[in-house]
Amino acid sequence: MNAPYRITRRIEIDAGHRIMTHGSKCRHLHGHRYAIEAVCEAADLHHGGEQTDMVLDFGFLKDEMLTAIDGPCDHGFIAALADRELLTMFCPMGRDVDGWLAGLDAQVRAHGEATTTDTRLGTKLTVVPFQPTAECLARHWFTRLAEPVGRRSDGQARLVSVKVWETPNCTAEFSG
Ligand SMILES: Nc1nc2c(c(=O)[nH]1)N=C([C@H](O)[C@H](O)COP(=O)(O)OP(=O)(O)OP(=O)(O)O)CN2
Repeated sequence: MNAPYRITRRIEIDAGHRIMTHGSKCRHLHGHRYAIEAVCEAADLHHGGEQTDMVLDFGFLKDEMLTAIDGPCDHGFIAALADRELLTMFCPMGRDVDGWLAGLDAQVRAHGEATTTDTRLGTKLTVVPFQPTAECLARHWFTRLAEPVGRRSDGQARLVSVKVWETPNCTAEFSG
Protein backbone atom coordinates (compact mmCIF):
# COMPACT_ATOMS: atom_id res chain seq x y z
CA MET A 1 0.00 0.00 0.00
CA ASN A 2 1.25 3.50 -0.79
CA ALA A 3 2.26 5.72 2.11
CA PRO A 4 -0.20 8.59 2.64
CA TYR A 5 2.30 11.46 2.34
CA ARG A 6 4.12 12.32 -0.90
CA ILE A 7 6.31 15.26 -1.83
CA THR A 8 7.80 16.21 -5.19
CA ARG A 9 10.77 18.44 -6.02
CA ARG A 10 11.76 19.52 -9.53
CA ILE A 11 15.04 20.85 -10.89
CA GLU A 12 16.11 21.67 -14.44
CA ILE A 13 19.51 21.32 -16.10
CA ASP A 14 20.99 21.90 -19.54
CA ALA A 15 23.11 19.12 -21.00
CA GLY A 16 24.24 17.62 -24.28
CA HIS A 17 24.15 13.98 -25.30
CA ARG A 18 23.72 11.59 -28.17
CA ILE A 19 22.24 8.09 -28.51
CA MET A 20 24.84 6.32 -30.64
CA THR A 21 22.57 3.40 -31.60
CA HIS A 22 19.59 5.58 -32.55
CA GLY A 23 18.30 5.04 -36.06
CA SER A 24 17.83 8.73 -36.88
CA LYS A 25 18.34 12.21 -35.44
CA CYS A 26 19.26 11.32 -31.85
CA ARG A 27 22.60 9.91 -33.09
CA HIS A 28 23.64 13.53 -33.63
CA LEU A 29 25.19 15.59 -30.84
CA HIS A 30 22.40 17.70 -29.37
CA GLY A 31 21.22 19.21 -26.11
CA HIS A 32 18.16 19.30 -23.88
CA ARG A 33 16.84 21.36 -21.04
CA TYR A 34 16.13 18.37 -18.84
CA ALA A 35 13.56 18.64 -16.06
CA ILE A 36 13.88 16.10 -13.27
CA GLU A 37 11.27 15.37 -10.61
CA ALA A 38 11.96 13.30 -7.50
CA VAL A 39 8.98 11.92 -5.55
CA CYS A 40 9.37 10.87 -1.91
CA GLU A 41 6.84 9.25 0.40
CA ALA A 42 6.45 8.65 4.10
CA ALA A 43 4.00 6.82 6.33
CA ASP A 44 4.13 9.67 8.84
CA LEU A 45 5.55 13.16 9.26
CA HIS A 46 8.43 14.17 11.49
CA HIS A 47 7.24 14.80 15.04
CA GLY A 48 10.18 16.91 16.21
CA GLY A 49 13.20 18.87 15.10
CA GLU A 50 13.60 21.20 12.13
CA GLN A 51 11.59 18.93 9.82
CA THR A 52 8.54 18.82 12.10
CA ASP A 53 5.35 18.11 10.11
CA MET A 54 7.36 17.39 6.93
CA VAL A 55 8.19 14.23 4.96
CA LEU A 56 11.56 15.73 4.02
CA ASP A 57 12.46 19.41 3.83
CA PHE A 58 12.11 20.51 0.17
CA GLY A 59 15.39 22.39 0.64
CA PHE A 60 17.21 19.22 1.71
CA LEU A 61 15.81 17.38 -1.31
CA LYS A 62 16.90 20.22 -3.60
CA ASP A 63 20.43 20.13 -2.12
CA GLU A 64 20.70 16.40 -2.78
CA MET A 65 19.34 16.73 -6.35
CA LEU A 66 21.87 19.48 -7.06
CA THR A 67 24.67 17.26 -5.72
CA ALA A 68 23.60 14.12 -7.59
CA ILE A 69 22.35 15.65 -10.85
CA ASP A 70 23.14 19.34 -11.38
CA GLY A 71 26.76 19.19 -10.19
CA PRO A 72 27.91 16.41 -12.51
CA CYS A 73 25.69 17.15 -15.50
CA ASP A 74 24.52 20.80 -15.79
CA HIS A 75 26.13 22.52 -18.80
CA GLY A 76 28.05 19.34 -19.52
CA PHE A 77 27.97 16.62 -22.12
CA ILE A 78 26.69 13.21 -20.99
CA ALA A 79 28.38 10.40 -22.91
CA ALA A 80 28.19 6.61 -22.82
CA LEU A 81 31.41 4.87 -21.83
CA ALA A 82 30.85 2.57 -24.80
CA ASP A 83 30.77 5.55 -27.22
CA ARG A 84 34.54 5.41 -27.84
CA GLU A 85 34.49 7.42 -31.09
CA LEU A 86 32.69 10.30 -29.39
CA LEU A 87 34.90 10.18 -26.29
CA THR A 88 37.99 10.28 -28.50
CA MET A 89 36.83 13.73 -29.71
CA PHE A 90 36.99 14.95 -26.09
CA CYS A 91 40.52 13.62 -25.45
CA PRO A 92 42.95 16.53 -24.78
CA MET A 93 45.44 17.31 -27.58
CA GLY A 94 48.68 15.37 -27.38
CA ARG A 95 47.40 12.86 -24.82
CA ASP A 96 47.47 9.12 -25.22
CA VAL A 97 43.82 8.36 -26.09
CA ASP A 98 43.88 4.82 -24.71
CA GLY A 99 45.37 5.98 -21.41
CA TRP A 100 42.88 8.83 -21.10
CA LEU A 101 39.96 6.47 -21.83
CA ALA A 102 41.34 3.92 -19.34
CA GLY A 103 41.27 6.62 -16.63
CA LEU A 104 37.61 7.36 -17.36
CA ASP A 105 36.82 3.66 -17.42
CA ALA A 106 38.37 3.16 -13.97
CA GLN A 107 36.43 6.10 -12.52
CA VAL A 108 33.14 4.86 -13.96
CA ARG A 109 33.76 1.39 -12.54
CA ALA A 110 34.65 2.83 -9.12
CA HIS A 111 31.98 5.55 -8.83
CA GLY A 112 29.23 4.73 -11.33
CA GLU A 113 30.08 7.83 -13.41
CA ALA A 114 33.04 10.09 -14.19
CA THR A 115 32.88 13.88 -14.46
CA THR A 116 35.87 15.79 -15.77
CA THR A 117 36.96 19.02 -17.46
CA ASP A 118 40.25 17.37 -18.44
CA THR A 119 39.01 17.42 -22.02
CA ARG A 120 40.12 18.83 -25.36
CA LEU A 121 38.32 22.15 -24.93
CA GLY A 122 38.21 22.04 -21.14
CA THR A 123 34.47 21.47 -21.35
CA LYS A 124 32.57 19.43 -18.79
CA LEU A 125 32.10 15.78 -19.65
CA THR A 126 30.17 13.17 -17.68
CA VAL A 127 30.70 9.56 -18.68
CA VAL A 128 28.11 6.97 -17.69
CA PRO A 129 28.02 3.18 -18.10
CA PHE A 130 24.88 3.22 -20.27
CA GLN A 131 23.39 5.09 -23.20
CA PRO A 132 22.08 8.45 -21.93
CA THR A 133 18.43 7.84 -22.79
CA ALA A 134 15.81 9.43 -20.55
CA GLU A 135 15.00 5.98 -19.13
CA CYS A 136 18.61 5.21 -18.16
CA LEU A 137 19.17 8.70 -16.74
CA ALA A 138 16.03 8.32 -14.58
CA ARG A 139 17.34 4.99 -13.24
CA HIS A 140 20.84 6.40 -12.69
CA TRP A 141 19.63 9.48 -10.81
CA PHE A 142 17.21 7.34 -8.77
CA THR A 143 20.13 5.15 -7.69
CA ARG A 144 22.17 8.19 -6.65
CA LEU A 145 19.33 9.89 -4.76
CA ALA A 146 17.80 6.97 -2.85
CA GLU A 147 20.37 6.86 -0.04
CA PRO A 148 20.54 10.65 0.56
CA VAL A 149 16.73 10.85 0.78
CA GLY A 150 16.71 8.27 3.57
CA ARG A 151 19.64 9.91 5.36
CA ARG A 152 18.42 13.52 5.14
CA SER A 153 14.96 12.49 6.40
CA ASP A 154 16.44 10.45 9.27
CA GLY A 155 14.90 7.35 7.74
CA GLN A 156 11.42 8.90 7.56
CA ALA A 157 11.15 9.20 3.76
CA ARG A 158 11.67 6.84 0.83
CA LEU A 159 12.43 7.85 -2.74
CA VAL A 160 9.51 6.56 -4.84
CA SER A 161 10.47 7.63 -8.35
CA VAL A 162 12.56 9.89 -10.54
CA LYS A 163 10.94 11.30 -13.67
CA VAL A 164 12.99 12.87 -16.46
CA TRP A 165 11.59 15.23 -19.11
CA GLU A 166 13.89 15.09 -22.11
CA THR A 167 11.68 17.45 -24.07
CA PRO A 168 8.48 19.26 -23.03
CA ASN A 169 6.56 16.33 -24.56
CA CYS A 170 8.59 13.25 -23.55
CA THR A 171 9.20 11.76 -20.11
CA ALA A 172 10.67 8.59 -18.68
CA GLU A 173 10.24 7.44 -15.10
CA PHE A 174 12.05 4.96 -12.87
CA SER A 175 10.47 3.69 -9.67
CA GLY A 176 12.31 1.77 -7.00
N1 LIG B 1 12.17 6.08 -25.23
C1 LIG B 1 13.05 7.04 -25.67
N2 LIG B 1 12.99 7.48 -26.94
C2 LIG B 1 13.84 8.43 -27.36
C3 LIG B 1 14.79 8.99 -26.47
C4 LIG B 1 14.85 8.49 -25.14
O1 LIG B 1 15.67 8.91 -24.31
N3 LIG B 1 13.98 7.52 -24.79
N4 LIG B 1 15.59 10.01 -26.91
C5 LIG B 1 15.49 10.52 -28.12
C6 LIG B 1 16.27 11.75 -28.53
O2 LIG B 1 17.29 12.02 -27.60
C7 LIG B 1 15.43 13.04 -28.88
O3 LIG B 1 16.10 14.23 -28.49
C8 LIG B 1 14.07 13.18 -28.34
O4 LIG B 1 13.21 12.61 -29.28
P1 LIG B 1 11.94 13.26 -30.04
O5 LIG B 1 10.72 13.10 -29.24
O6 LIG B 1 11.92 12.64 -31.39
O7 LIG B 1 12.32 14.81 -30.06
P2 LIG B 1 11.66 16.02 -30.82
O8 LIG B 1 12.61 17.15 -30.72
O9 LIG B 1 11.24 15.63 -32.19
O10 LIG B 1 10.39 16.36 -29.95
P3 LIG B 1 9.15 17.30 -30.33
O11 LIG B 1 8.30 17.27 -29.13
O12 LIG B 1 8.48 16.69 -31.52
O13 LIG B 1 9.73 18.65 -30.64
C9 LIG B 1 14.63 9.88 -29.14
N5 LIG B 1 13.77 8.87 -28.62
